[in-house]
Amino acid sequence: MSRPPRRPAQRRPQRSPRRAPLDGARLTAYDVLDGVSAREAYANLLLPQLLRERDLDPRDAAFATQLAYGALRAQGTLDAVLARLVDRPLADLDRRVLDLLRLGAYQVLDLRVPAHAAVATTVDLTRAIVGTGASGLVNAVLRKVAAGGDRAAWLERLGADGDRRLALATDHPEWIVSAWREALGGDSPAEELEPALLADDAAPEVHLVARHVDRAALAEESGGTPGPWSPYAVRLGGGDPGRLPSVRSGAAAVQDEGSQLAALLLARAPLEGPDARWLDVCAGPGGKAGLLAAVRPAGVHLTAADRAPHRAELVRGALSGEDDVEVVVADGRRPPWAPGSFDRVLLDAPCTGLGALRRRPEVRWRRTPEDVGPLVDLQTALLDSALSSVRPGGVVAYVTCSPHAAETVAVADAAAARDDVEVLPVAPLFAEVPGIGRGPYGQLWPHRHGTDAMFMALLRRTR
Ligand SMILES: C[S@@+](CC[C@H](N)C(=O)[O-])C[C@H]1O[C@@H](n2cnc3c(N)ncnc32)[C@H](O)[C@@H]1O
Repeated sequence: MSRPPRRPAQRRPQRSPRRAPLDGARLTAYDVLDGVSAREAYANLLLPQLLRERDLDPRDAAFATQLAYGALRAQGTLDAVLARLVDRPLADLDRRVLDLLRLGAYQVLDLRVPAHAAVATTVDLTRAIVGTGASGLVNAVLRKVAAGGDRAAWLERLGADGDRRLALATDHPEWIVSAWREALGGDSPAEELEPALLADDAAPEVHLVARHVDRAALAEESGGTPGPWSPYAVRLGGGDPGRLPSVRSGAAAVQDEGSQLAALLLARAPLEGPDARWLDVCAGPGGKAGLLAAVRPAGVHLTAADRAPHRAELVRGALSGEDDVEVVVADGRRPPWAPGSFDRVLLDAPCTGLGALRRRPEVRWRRTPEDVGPLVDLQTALLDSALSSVRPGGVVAYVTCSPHAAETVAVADAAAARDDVEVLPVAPLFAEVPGIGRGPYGQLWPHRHGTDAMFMALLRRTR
């Protein structure tokens, strides 16, 4: 008798043959949590790779995504609950057990998964991944989580108030809550902070940019709707943008509408005199450079630079097919070009990314307040150099995907204190975008604009 065909080798651990196979969605979500905690993987790269390899059906893929991203975002709240129920510091637990507890607790606290299913499936995973010994602990702790009710009930029990309550309710570390409060500023009602943080915790819509295709045609092709702010934006309700012919050909691309406005700020800035040489000094991977290339007037030469060779390579891809562009590997603080070489310069500076946390669920727990200082030093040096790279009368757009005051207003204010620099107000260039002004600068917000929290400043070199 011939043996039954072997199943293809799989990475997934095997349970006892008498048991039902492990739940593919939950195992995939666990593997994402494990990659993030064990290898500092990026969830937004690891999850799609696992979904491709494992060929989950669309429902399971959607559930795996919800579980992995949700549990990563909610880590602070989940750990606060678990810390009440485990008899030792969470840091002393086997890392895999802690990830499994987070996965189970997330289903109980935030999803409508019946408690018995959340507990039983997590115990099964624990037995397969860690061993029977650990499954007893996981069973006992998750039962207590379930007995305590949902997130709202647990927030009551944890008794937190002020920023701690907001942090637990919106899945942010407290230092980020403070940074957002400061950025929302005095002219915003205090009630705006919680909606802002909740919007930063929601999965973002996919936005497309119509670079070399008519926007209405792109909306029809994609089934999306025109974005409210950028004349090039289409907002998608769902579907895989990578399958769209316009995206495959490079005529359109995925790009947050806020990033589109940041590129348009440079293109719209009022300028007297020659206007033929544009520079994107931190261009990788090329999203804004791609839009600048598409919207520049005829005769404008675009230089796109990045310090990292592999990022510059991505820019080359984004600009393939464009005439009159040049991609260089260069450190913007010590550039190879002569001072005063450009008429317009975009500096989309490296930053904490606190305005784009929606896209990278684990990043909020990786970043620390200590990251800010070195980034501010880098941003300051890059902006100083960008201002030297424009001719007298030329303009620099300083942009970050963060609203943190230190890397936005403070960096722009310090540059504006130079006696050869003046600030150009941003809001008049975006009259159609309400609530964009942050003093003379611009600030987009997820809860106001449905975009990442991009900061924009426009500076002119006067002499
Ligand atoms: C926020 S990203 C730019 C995103 C890009 N503008 C876009 O829209 O796709 C910042 C980039 O700055 C680059 N970078 C960091 N330090 C740099 C430096 N000293 N000089 C030039 N580029 C730098 C990073 O490699 C990264 O690609």
